[in-house]
Amino acid sequence: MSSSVQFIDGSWAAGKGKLFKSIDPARNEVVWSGEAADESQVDAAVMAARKAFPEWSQRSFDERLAICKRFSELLGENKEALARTMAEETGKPIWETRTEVGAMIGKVAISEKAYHERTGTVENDMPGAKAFIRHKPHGVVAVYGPYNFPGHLPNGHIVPALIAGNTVVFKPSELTPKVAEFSVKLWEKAGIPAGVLNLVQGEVETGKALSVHPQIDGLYFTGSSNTGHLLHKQFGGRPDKILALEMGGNNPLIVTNVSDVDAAVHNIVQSAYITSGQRCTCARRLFIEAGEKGQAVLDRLVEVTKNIVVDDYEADPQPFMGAMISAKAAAGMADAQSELLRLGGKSLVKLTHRDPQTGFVTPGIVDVTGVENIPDEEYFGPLLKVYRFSSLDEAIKEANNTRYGLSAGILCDDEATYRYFFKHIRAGIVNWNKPITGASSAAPFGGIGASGNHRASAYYAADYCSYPVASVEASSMTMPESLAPGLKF
Ligand SMILES: NC(=O)C1=CN([C@@H]2O[C@H](COP(=O)(O)OP(=O)(O)OC[C@H]3O[C@@H](n4cnc5c(N)ncnc54)[C@H](O)[C@@H]3O)[C@@H](O)[C@H]2O)C=CC1
Ligand SMILES: O=C(O)CCC(=O)N[C@@H](CCC(=O)O)C(=O)O
Repeated sequence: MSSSVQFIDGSWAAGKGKLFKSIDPARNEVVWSGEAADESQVDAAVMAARKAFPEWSQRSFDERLAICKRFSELLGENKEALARTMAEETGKPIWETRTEVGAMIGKVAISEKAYHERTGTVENDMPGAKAFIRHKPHGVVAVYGPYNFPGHLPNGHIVPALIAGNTVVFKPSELTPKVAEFSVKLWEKAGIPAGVLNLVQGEVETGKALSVHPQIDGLYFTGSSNTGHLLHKQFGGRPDKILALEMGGNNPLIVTNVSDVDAAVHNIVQSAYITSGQRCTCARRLFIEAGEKGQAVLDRLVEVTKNIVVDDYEADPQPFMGAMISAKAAAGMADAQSELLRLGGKSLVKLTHRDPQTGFVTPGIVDVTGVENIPDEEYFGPLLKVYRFSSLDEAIKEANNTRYGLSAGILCDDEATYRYFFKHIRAGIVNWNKPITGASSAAPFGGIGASGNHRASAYYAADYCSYPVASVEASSMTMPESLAPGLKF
């Protein structure tokens, strides 16, 4: 029997498209299956959102916020069950998925603050009138989520969009439909009115049907750079629609002149291997100074990396890394490593795909110093490339030698070195002596180059969820003291 996995106009319905499944990548078990939304259902979802928009956008801010707050409370009440669902669908350890639910809970209060600060009402006096800046929602927006944070990242678009008065059609990653269904059921419980939030599940065909729908006013996307670029082309010549793209990175981390080697190595590990390297902010390129000091950091990194525990999401004690999202993604990382070695890289720690049926890989390090033609690609997993450098300028030049520009960092004792780095590095997130992952929801989150389209998310998501309206208002009209030339009254 088909299960009801699409949420359209306040009702659950079975998909009319092709069957797809979600597989637990740690245990190779099917954890969810359902039929995709076909074109007619995507259309029904968009039209339901269109129909719901006038009433939802006319509600007071407080009424909309109350539903979001109730959703946040329900997340708290269902924290363990949701964290477990995230773990089984993504392979991430439970300790980590608990933090993801925590970030979802925190999103509502942050979005409330951001709404007022970024898009609140401003009133200025002017002679005989008042000038106002206010904001209005765009209308119907499509939200696309990635698999690595199946709850938190779509939530980072959905909550600010709803708070601002938009209605939403949510297309989650086809690799994490169960988390999406769980989250939307909590919204339903929180009292979201019919049509205000719709869920269309499915693979690429469903995504395409939604992105080309003429009745969407905007699209908020978090996912791969390839898909983001396709969408950008598709939206070319459509200035009437708002497109926010959060994409990947090939992020650099520089290490120079550090006295606390263990602290530096800890920062590197947190930057490169958290979430099994499946964060868009993960360090992909590590620049370490040539010579003894750099060698000490590298030796310790190799030692610590070899001891990183990779295990099942429920293992006790908990591992640092769980399985990657799929056996296919894990095999892709092993292929990426082979390619780097073929080009001339030297393996310092071998990334190993332990079992072709699961997503478990151990973290790897390849020294690519002096190797030509390293692809400027985001390898979305726990594989770190090392470059040895002899001057900071050389390291910064190579760090900037990427089409991406999401996150970047430097580990160094000296503040002047950091200031110099900050001035010359090109990225949307630039950190000093801290991991380059774990970006705050209370700050803008986005990159330049191929990492985004200048529509930062997180705290600045409010900006793309509404448009500004400038008004000059006077309660009565008077004739001016002097008339413009050529006017006779
Ligand atoms: N900058 C950021 O904020 C973040 C970026 N990412 C990036 O996301 C990627 C991993 O996520 P994935 O799920 O693999 O991304 P993806 O691009 O494969 O998929 C994202 C969504 O787009 C849909 N989609 C795919 N092709 C489409 C098309 N032609 N038309 C319309 N929709 C389409 C998918 O079904 C899915 O819902 C990584 O590259 C990572 O760097 C992940 C998290 C955060
Ligand atoms: O969106 C937010 O609220 C903050 C940004 C965030 O959570 N970033 C995470 C996830 C990055 C990714 O999506 O892969 C991070 O920087 O670790």
